[in-house]
Amino acid sequence: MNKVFVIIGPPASGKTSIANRLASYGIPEMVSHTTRQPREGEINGESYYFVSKEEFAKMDLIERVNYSGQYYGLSKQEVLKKVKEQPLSIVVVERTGLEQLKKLLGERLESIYIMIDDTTIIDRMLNRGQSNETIQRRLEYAQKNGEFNHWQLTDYVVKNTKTIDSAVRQVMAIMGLSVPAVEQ
Ligand SMILES: Nc1ncnc2c1ncn2[C@@H]1O[C@H](COP(=O)(O)OP(=O)(O)OP(=O)(O)O)[C@@H](O)[C@H]1O
Ligand SMILES: Nc1nc2c(ncn2[C@@H]2O[C@H](COP(=O)(O)O)[C@@H](O)[C@H]2O)c(=O)[nH]1
Repeated sequence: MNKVFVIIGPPASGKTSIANRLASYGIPEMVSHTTRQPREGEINGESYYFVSKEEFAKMDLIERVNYSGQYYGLSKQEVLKKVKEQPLSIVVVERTGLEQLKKLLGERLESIYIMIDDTTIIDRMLNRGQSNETIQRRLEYAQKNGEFNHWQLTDYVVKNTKTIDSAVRQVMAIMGLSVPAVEQ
């Protein structure tokens, strides 16, 4: 049975970094649509499909969410194609996305929460070049929406408080994949 792993967690917990590293090991990620502006280094069609609010409203999506003022959603085509063609794929979403995908995919779906502490989140958002105002808005949204408790909803929890290598190794072990040797 082809499997899908959902990666979920608070802002700047490392979901994208982990997904990118997995992609470099050949594990494909479902690409979703968003109305937010690309961050530095993000590529249309790889990180997201970046679309206008008008385009987003017309899309055939299996789930859609307004997250902190921007829209996000996965197309039916993207989900069905990955599930059909890929023995293992990953997808990064927030809570409602996890719930919708669970309904749609049932036993095919497993979920991993990326855990991080408040101080490290702030450091990483600052390193990502985000303004104090954006950081405050994102943290308030995460707090209000219970994102620091969503580990209760997932099958597994991985702490990303050490190196990204360490987090990726834990995720790969959960997926039952052989973990690449650490480079000396
Ligand atoms: N283990 C780590 N050690 C040091 N820096 C890290 C680690 N994991 C991620 N980062 C850095 O932290 C920042 C946030 O990571 P990332 O963008 O992957 O988080 P995210 O969970 O996808 O965030 P968001 O949901 O807000 O988009 C990035 O600058 C990334 O390079
Ligand atoms: N339900 C969905 N959530 C999504 C989707 N794509 C991303 N996300 C989540 O949104 C927030 C914000 O993401 P960011 O890249 O702007 O920081 C984060 O929690 C993502 O996991 C989606 O298609 N559906």
